[in-house]
Amino acid sequence: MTKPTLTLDEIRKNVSRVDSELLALLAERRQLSIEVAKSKIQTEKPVRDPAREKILLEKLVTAGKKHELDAPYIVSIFHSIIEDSVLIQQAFLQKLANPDSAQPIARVSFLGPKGSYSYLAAKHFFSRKQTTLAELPCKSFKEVVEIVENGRADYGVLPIENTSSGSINDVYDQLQHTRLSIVGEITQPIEHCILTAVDTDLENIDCLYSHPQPYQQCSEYLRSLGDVKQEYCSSTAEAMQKVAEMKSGNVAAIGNASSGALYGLKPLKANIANQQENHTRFILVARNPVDVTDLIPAKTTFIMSTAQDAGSLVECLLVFRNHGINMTKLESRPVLGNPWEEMFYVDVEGNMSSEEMQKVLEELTSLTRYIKVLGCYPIENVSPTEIELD
Ligand SMILES: O=C(O)C(=O)C[C@]1(C(=O)O)C=C[C@@H](O)C=C1
Repeated sequence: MTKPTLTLDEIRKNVSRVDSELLALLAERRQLSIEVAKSKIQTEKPVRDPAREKILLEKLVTAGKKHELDAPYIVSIFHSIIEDSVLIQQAFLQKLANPDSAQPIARVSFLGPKGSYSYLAAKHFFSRKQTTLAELPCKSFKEVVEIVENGRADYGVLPIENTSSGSINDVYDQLQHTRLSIVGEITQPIEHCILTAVDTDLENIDCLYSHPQPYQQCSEYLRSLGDVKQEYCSSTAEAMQKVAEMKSGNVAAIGNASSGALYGLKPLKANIANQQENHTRFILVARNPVDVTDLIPAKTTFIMSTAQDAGSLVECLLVFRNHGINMTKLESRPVLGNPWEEMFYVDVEGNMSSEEMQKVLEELTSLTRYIKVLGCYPIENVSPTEIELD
């Protein structure tokens, strides 16, 4: 057997040295991304340049081979690095475009308590924005909205749709009646686990605590557990808090493992969602709308109600098609107090300040009974540029 020339401690010191060199290089690359963004303001070039990304990835894969680093490894690392570069540039450009909303501290309301998925989404959203969060956990989506409306919070974070359980109706209904604008979105991976306060076995669990959404999203696994009681809580974090207080081997919470750690809970079973790819899209609301620089992709959300005549919704949707605007979401919700009347929520890829979108709004105004722009905000989803690997 070959004996290492260094002790484990010495080898680990070397590993740590290489890691800190990697960190310094990542920080240097981030700084270069900001320089790129500055140059793009001058040249008016869009942040995203897929042709450049393709060349860069192909060169890195070839160079990686010389170091015996395999292509999928290189590609996955550089997809993350490029995603970071794009999001850092977007954050930088948005700060310049909206100097009034660039505060060092942001008071953010979310469905609490601390550790909820909304809390994780808030942290994730502000992570690249050089903003410290003043956390304002709330008891309901209504309260999240209200405290932004009355000025006690600068932003509210609200889950809007999940890849397994679909739209979050309560949030859509809040949006119908608020004067707030949507100023951002973030997609958060949802990784549900069964979490307990003490070491125990799954067979001992006779009562679960969680928010209604995770029960829906994990329904198949939960059915396999048989006769286990399900208690409803206002959030996954409240469920975790309760289970932590009970310190019993017979109860468990469903929620995220890193949030569970905040409450001293340990995962007993991971990956329990019906779909492996379980993501929730969150929106950020604020009292004032934001401007989105045309160097980055933007999304606009409308609400509208149409006349109740045959084909009136189709007429509206044709407006988007005729202007080459891609619709990414269409949702309908009943109008409270007006039975059988529907309010349509439409997300499209497009910047409200563009001439095309202004024409769209004008045409829709003439076709609808009511229309309001809920917000225009940057798309933060950076789809990876794929290259052919041989
Ligand atoms: O070179 C650019 O134009 C950049 O914006 C930098 C960068 C990168 O990080 O390498 C990021 C985004 C672009 O799509 C291409 C490359």
